[in-house]
Amino acid sequence: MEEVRQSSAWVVHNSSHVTIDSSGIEKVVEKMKDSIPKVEWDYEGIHYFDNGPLTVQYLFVLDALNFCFWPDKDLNYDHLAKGLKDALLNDNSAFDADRLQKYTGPQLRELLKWPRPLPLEEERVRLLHEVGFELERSFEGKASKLVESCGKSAVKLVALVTRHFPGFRDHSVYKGHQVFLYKRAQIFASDLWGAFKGQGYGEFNDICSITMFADYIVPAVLQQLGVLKYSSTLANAIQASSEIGAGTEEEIELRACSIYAVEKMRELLSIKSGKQVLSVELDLWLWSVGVQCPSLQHHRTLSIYY
Ligand SMILES: Nc1nc2c(c(CN[C@H]3C=C[C@H](O)[C@@H]3O)cn2[C@@H]2O[C@H](COP(=O)(O)O)[C@@H](O)[C@H]2O)c(=O)[nH]1
Repeated sequence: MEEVRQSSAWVVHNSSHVTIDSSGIEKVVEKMKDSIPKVEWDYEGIHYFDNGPLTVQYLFVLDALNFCFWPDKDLNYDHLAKGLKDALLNDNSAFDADRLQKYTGPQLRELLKWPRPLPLEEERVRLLHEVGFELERSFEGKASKLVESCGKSAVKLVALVTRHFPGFRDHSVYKGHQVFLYKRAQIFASDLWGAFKGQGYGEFNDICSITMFADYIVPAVLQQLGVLKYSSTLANAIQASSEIGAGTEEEIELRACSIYAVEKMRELLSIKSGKQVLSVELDLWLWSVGVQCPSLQHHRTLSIYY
């Protein structure tokens, strides 16, 4: 994920609204270095898992829809993961490529047992259709074929997913530079790695290449830990729950600075603890801290990418 690392670093060095406090990083790392909190994947028990190709299909559909829950204050990621799991347990052909191409908004809502329209529902349906269509056209309808063709490389998987599925091309143009963030494509690789415990469909020789997943929870946790500092205008906008436009400098800086800060935390932690620490492991820990803190104020951007 060199393009994610490099383009995020460029944003950090040209940033106007968000800065990284290296003394904040040092303090967090100092506290964590002797016992890096290990968070088990699916500690909540909400994901479908059968150790086979249907799990891969489930995770791909999950990550195709894994964005923007906040506009409905009662909806969160767990509803999506659990809703899709129950749908599959009820009907194991629910995510076949031909079926994915036919869902309507009300049918998706019904599948997830959600009583009202989902945020960005039309986009969610469009993305489901895109996944079904391209899986059918290029991968015999199976996300497992997509994964098998990557030769145990997470980097190749992210490249292949972003090449074939435009909805996963999470990038932006910042001060004239193209910035790659690839949150959902990377989280798909990480979900496979976590679910299959680094074996079978989850075996990647380069899982260390994956960066953190720039969503709306982890930046807020990093700010609370004193790792990220916001300009007063940005801090006020977040505090007031004002919407921050997709593609604005503020939004890209929040996400890119988070990626860079977690890379710096990982480097320092690896040195201080004498063990290789993965960005994925740090992400899972930071995210679990965030979702357990209901008062956390996060930025609000309408986006299909996270
Ligand atoms: N950085 C990062 N962001 C993550 C996840 C996950 C789920 N990972 C699961 C996979 C295995 C584990 O067991 C985890 O349970 C979701 N998100 C993002 O959070 C937001 C949802 O927030 P709320 O509206 O409060 O539910 C939304 O942008 C969503 O895309 C993660 O791991 N890291």
